[in-house]
Amino acid sequence: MQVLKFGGTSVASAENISKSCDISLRALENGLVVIVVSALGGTTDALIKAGKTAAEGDVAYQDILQQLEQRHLEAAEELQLPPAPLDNATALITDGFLELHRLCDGVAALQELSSRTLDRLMSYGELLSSQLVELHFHRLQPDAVWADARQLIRTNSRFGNAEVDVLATEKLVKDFQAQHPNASWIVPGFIAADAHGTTTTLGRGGSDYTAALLAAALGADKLEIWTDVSGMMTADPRLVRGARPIARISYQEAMELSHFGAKVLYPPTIQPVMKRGIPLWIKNTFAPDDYGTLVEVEPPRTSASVQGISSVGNLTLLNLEGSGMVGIPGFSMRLFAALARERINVVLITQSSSEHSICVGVNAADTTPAQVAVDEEFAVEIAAGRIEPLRPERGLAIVALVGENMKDHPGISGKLFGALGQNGVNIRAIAQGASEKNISTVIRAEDVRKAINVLHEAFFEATYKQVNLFLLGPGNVGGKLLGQLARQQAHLLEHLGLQVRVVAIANSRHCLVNEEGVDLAAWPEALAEAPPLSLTDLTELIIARNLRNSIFVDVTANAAAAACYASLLEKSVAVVACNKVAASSEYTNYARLKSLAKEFNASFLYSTNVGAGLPVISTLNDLMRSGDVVRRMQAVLSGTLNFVFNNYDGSRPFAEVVRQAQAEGYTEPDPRLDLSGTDVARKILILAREAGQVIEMSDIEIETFLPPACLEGDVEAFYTQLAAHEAHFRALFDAAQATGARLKFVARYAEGRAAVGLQQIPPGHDLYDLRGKDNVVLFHTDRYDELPLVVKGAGAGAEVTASGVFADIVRAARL
Ligand SMILES: NC(=O)C1=CN([C@@H]2O[C@H](COP(=O)(O)OP(=O)(O)OC[C@H]3O[C@@H](n4cnc5c(N)ncnc54)[C@H](OP(=O)(O)O)[C@@H]3O)[C@@H](O)[C@H]2O)C=CC1
Ligand SMILES: N[C@@H](CC=O)C(=O)O
Repeated sequence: MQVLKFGGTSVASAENISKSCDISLRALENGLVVIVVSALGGTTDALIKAGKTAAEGDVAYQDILQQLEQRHLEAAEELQLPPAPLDNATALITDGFLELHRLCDGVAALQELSSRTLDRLMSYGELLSSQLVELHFHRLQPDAVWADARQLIRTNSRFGNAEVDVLATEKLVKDFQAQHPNASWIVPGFIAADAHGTTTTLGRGGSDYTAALLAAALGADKLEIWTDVSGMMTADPRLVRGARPIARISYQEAMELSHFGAKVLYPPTIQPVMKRGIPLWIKNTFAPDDYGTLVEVEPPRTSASVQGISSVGNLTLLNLEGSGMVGIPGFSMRLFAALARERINVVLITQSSSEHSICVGVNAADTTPAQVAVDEEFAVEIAAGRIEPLRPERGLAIVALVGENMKDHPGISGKLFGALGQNGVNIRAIAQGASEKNISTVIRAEDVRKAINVLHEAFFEATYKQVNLFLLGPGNVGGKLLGQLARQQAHLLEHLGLQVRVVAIANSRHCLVNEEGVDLAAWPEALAEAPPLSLTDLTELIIARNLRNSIFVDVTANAAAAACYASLLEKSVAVVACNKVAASSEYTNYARLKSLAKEFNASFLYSTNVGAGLPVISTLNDLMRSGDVVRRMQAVLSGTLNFVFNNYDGSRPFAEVVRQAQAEGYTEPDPRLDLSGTDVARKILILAREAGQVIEMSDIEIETFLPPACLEGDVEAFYTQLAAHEAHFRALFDAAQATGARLKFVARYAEGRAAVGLQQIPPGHDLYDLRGKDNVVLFHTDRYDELPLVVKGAGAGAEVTASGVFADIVRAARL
């Protein structure tokens, strides 16, 4: 004998009923079948609604019932039952709905809906669906019989969620089998009856349980649960795109997963078949050839330590706390007894070894009764101040890792906490039994999607990690960065296991958002069409989307953008900036951002702030981390100024050479920052700070070579003044040339002091041979004493800067 159970979607329409019957027919090749049927999808909810509406005295229940009747009649007609069975079907549906109308009329008259009446109301869903299936299946298999579950499954009289009398049920089932030894059966799921024959129900999802009880009583060869997914999944596929079916799993694991939210199986289903060692299959009615999931005693062991991740929402934590509890036996017993008296189910328990508090998780709906019951139980202790009144914390959820292989496998919890911590998911409570089959974490409900995805990546998708970028400033550098990201996507996936998604691109006028990833081949057009979004709103959007591995990439030169970093880092959103404003702001702000990054496990990276794509900051960081001490630094840090003084020889106006530097993308968006020496001052400030110095911008001595008039007015006025002071620049050049020297704008740092200014560099000097837009930094340290450590190369330009930002993104992603 085999038991096949078809869920609500599998019988939701005539077409689906046909599919389910075809599957059952095929199963007949291996022996007789028992077909257990749920109500047509959505029917139970509609019946409950009809009952509640009637109880409120609202006649709208009549419409609800009418629509349901229509749906059942249509299904019967679409099944193309021949006239006689169609007549039977019509009669049984019409009779059924007459009875339902009478029941609801009674409820409306009394304005009261008891659990007992509700059970009776709900039972019509399965009674009607199973009889429809029977009429159809009977044509294919004339020996099949319809069996009323109320004569097979015996329960107590706890209406709404009755407890099964297993021994009585087994006897009833065997008696029925003895009466129909050669027949297949069609049985309504979910419903049963008490010893008086009154209809009871087995709880939502109870049809699975019906099937399991029948399978156990019959000693069936197997139980198949036919649903609309291809088995138990590694995670909820509505939350995790990469979720995949689990091929084979133990009863224990399946039980843990179904308890913690894997909706595909009603948790009590497993116990009866587990006791008898009956294999349980979960199969897809709409893809019957898919393997599905086989739940069995001992599935073959794989190397995977975690089988699945599940979650259950609507949780409240109740924290019973107080010094009066320490070392005194009986507090836990009283807490649980108080909850049990109110029939409140405890979903999770944790207690720290200090015994100062006990924390239990309950369904959100039980919060108030639980609070009242516990506060009453401990009223004396609360009044005496020995324990605190119960503090419920709402809006929580459980995310659990499940797998028998976790046992004795070190590192699983570490990986779990690391992955969640790096994504700013705060764990409010933890529970792990000594069986090590389940590690449960309690987190905020709004973090569930992110947490499950992060954990799924960590435990199941060794192949890649998804990274979500929010890019501000697709200008000169930002535009090149987007091009590089587009070209390198396949490389990143293949070689670094990173799936980089650009979720948002924003400039000062528009903000383009696409959680699935902006199309990087067509972003300029799409951005131009996108609505505006303020920086505050963008920050809020990033925080609200709460996507895993989020990185804010600031490619502007904007101070307001830099002001957003703190609130992002506090939410564990990494920040990658080529904007130099933050790292060169007041020391306290610089230090705060670095400490927030550490505290919230999120990178704050700005390597392009000095030397563009050159490894200047990273080299300095490595020296410092390995304990070296920086004594002096000497550097040419402005690509723009190096380019300008390398190309200016008096044959073209100075202003024209500066314009060329701007056109080639070496200058700041405002070139006056370069020419005034401010940009170089910011860079040596950042280097001094990275070298461990507490130093402010006002401490940097800036010897400007610009006549003061050049810095008055706007950028165009600046160019006009550069042209007007051509003779000044020519004189600077001539003076250097007269001694065979070259002009370099040099940054110097020694013993805590820094200065920047124009110098004549003689041939043979370390800074003399510097071409184009090159930068050079000479680090004189304890270890690099005789000769400095030198970093040299192109220090400006959109493409190289973008590649430096890219490298920071990869660093942040791989944290
Ligand atoms: N060029 C180089 O060699 C190097 C540059 N950098 C740094 O790179 C950064 C960008 O330089 P670059 O690409 O040349 O500058 P661009 O002027 O070309 O681009 C700046 C971008 O920022 C956007 N933006 C400006 N203000 C805002 C705002 N308030 N809100 C949203 N977006 C804004 C601009 O949008 P919109 O068009 O709407 O104004 C534009 O998209 C600078 O901080 C610079 O210091 C660092 C190292 C080297
Ligand atoms: N404007 C800067 C660009 C890099 O920071 C420069 O010219 O060096």
